[in-house]
Amino acid sequence: MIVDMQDRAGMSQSWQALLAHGDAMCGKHLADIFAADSRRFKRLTRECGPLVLDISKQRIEEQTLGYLMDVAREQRLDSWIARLFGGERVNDSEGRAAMHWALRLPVGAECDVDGVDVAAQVHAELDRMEAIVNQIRAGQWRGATGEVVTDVINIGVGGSDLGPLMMTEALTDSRKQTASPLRVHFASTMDGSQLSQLLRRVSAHSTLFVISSKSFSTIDTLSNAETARHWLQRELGNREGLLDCHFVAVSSAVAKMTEWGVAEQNQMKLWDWVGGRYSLWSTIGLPIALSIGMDGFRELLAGAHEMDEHFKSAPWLENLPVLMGMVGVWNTNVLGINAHAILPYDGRMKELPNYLEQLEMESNGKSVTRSGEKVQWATCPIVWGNVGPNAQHAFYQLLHQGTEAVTCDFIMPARRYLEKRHNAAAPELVAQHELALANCLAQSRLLALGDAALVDAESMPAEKRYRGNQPSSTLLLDELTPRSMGALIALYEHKVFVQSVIWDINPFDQWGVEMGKKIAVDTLARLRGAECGATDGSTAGLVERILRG
Ligand SMILES: O=P(O)(O)OC[C@H]1O[C@](O)(CO)[C@@H](O)[C@@H]1O
Repeated sequence: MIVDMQDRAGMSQSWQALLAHGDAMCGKHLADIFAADSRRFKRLTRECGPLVLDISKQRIEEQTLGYLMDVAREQRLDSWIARLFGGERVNDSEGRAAMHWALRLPVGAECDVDGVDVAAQVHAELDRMEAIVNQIRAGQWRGATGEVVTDVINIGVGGSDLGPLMMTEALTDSRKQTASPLRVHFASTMDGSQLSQLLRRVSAHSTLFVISSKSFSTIDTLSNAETARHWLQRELGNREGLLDCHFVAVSSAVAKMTEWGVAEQNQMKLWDWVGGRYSLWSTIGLPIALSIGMDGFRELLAGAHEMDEHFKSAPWLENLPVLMGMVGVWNTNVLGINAHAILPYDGRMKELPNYLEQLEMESNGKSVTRSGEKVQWATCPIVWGNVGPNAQHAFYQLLHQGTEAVTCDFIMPARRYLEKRHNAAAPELVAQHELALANCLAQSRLLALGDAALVDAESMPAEKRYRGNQPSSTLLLDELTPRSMGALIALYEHKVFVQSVIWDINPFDQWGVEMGKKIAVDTLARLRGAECGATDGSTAGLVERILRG
C-alpha cells in the first residue's frame, strides 16, 4: 500500500478511484475469480512476437487495467515514452539521455539527436566489433607467442558483467550451432577469486582478456585487469606486443583505455547515453557475440527492437511493458506486496534473476522524486530469484506457506529439443523439458488457487493447507533464441521505465552505490596500517581483529 494512503483526500482522482477499486478487490480470492470466469485466460493474455504474457493469475479484474491506465495517463506516461525515444535527457541528475533503444535500431534507420546520426554511429561501432569477433572466432587472433586464442576472459562487473554473462549462458544452444571452439569466461569479483581459478585452467599463450568497463574506473575491474597483466608477464615474460595481443577493452573513456595500455585498434567504444545495466546491446555485448557469432547478436538486437516498436506504438491495454509495469504498481502500491521473485524454468536462464536484480533494483530502488522530494509511496520491491525447479527445493516453502506475500514471474520457453537430431538422439531430454513445464504450471496454479487446487483440502491438517491468492505472471517464450531473449530483456527494461514514471523517480542514475566505494578507500588505508581519522567502534574493532591475524 502506498505510504500514508489514509490521506486519500489529497490524492488525484485517478489514484482515489484505483484505491477504491483496490478496496473492493482486497477480499477476493483468485480461486473464486477463476471459478467465476471461464474466459479469464483469454481476456488477460497478450502477445508480442515470440512472447506471451499471461496476467490472469494476478489479483486483478479486466476493469482494474482501466483504472491503472488512468493513473498512467495522469502521470503523462505517453509524453515520457516520447521523451525517452526522442533522445531527451531523461537521466536528469546526470544530464544524459538514455538511448539503449538506439543500440538496436536496424541498419538505415533514421535517428538524429542534436544533429548527430546516432544510428550510423552505432552501426559503425558494431561493424568494428564484428571485424574483431570474426577474427577471434575464425582462429585468426594470436597471442604474443604465436598461438591461436582459444579462451576469452571478460573482466567486468555490474552491467559490464551481468548482461553479457546472463545472455551468453541463456544462448548456449545457439553457441553450439555455430560450432566455434572458442571458450568464453567471466571474472567479476574484486577479491580475485574467480579470476585466479580461471587462470589455473587456461594457458597464457592462448588467452585474450576483455576489460569491460563503461567508466574504466571501477576498482573491481581495474584490479582484476592488473592481476591478469601481472599473470601474463610472469607466464610469458615482459615481451613486446604482450598487451596488444592479449587485451581488448570496451569503454566510453577512450583516454583511460589508452593510458592503461590498450592499443587503439583493440578499443571498442560506447557512449555516455548507454547506462551500464542497459548496455548488453552495445560493444559491452562483445562476449555474447564471441559466443554466438555476430549473426546471432544481430538477431538479439532485432528481437529487442521489435519490443521497442511495440512499446512505442501498441495501445496500452495490449502493450506488454505497460501492462507488466502497471500490474507491478498495482501489486506494490495497492496490494502492498514488496517482494518479487523471478523464476525461470530453464537452467539456461540461471543468471536471469541476478541480471534482473540489477536492472530493477539499481534502476528503481529510489526514494527521492525527480524534483528532489522524499517519495510518499513504495517504489521498487525486493527482487530476487533462482531457476524455478531448484528454487522449489529452496524457498518455495515461504512462497506457499510463509507469512510474507510475494509476487512471481514464471518464465519458460514453450518448445525445446525439437530439432530432429535432439529428438533422435535424446528423447529423454524432451521428457525433461515437459517435466519442467509441468512444474512451472503446477506451481503458479497452486500459488494462485491454494486449497482450491486440492481434493478434500478441508479434511487436511493446517500444516498441509495452502492459502493461495499469491499473484503471478507467466511469460512464455516460443523458444529460447536470440530473438526471444532480446524481446524478453527489452520488455523488462521498458517495464522498469513505466514504473519509474508512475513513481516519479529517475531510473537511470545510481547515486546510492557511490558513497560505499569512497568509504572503502579510507578503510583500505586503515587496513594497510595508515593513521586514519576516527571511525565507528565496529569498524575499528574488526580492523584491529583482522590485523591481529
Ligand atoms: O562499467 P563500469 O563503469 O565498470 O561500471 C560497472 C557497474 O558499476 C555500477 O556503476 C555500480 O557500482 C553499475 O551501475 C555499473 O554497471
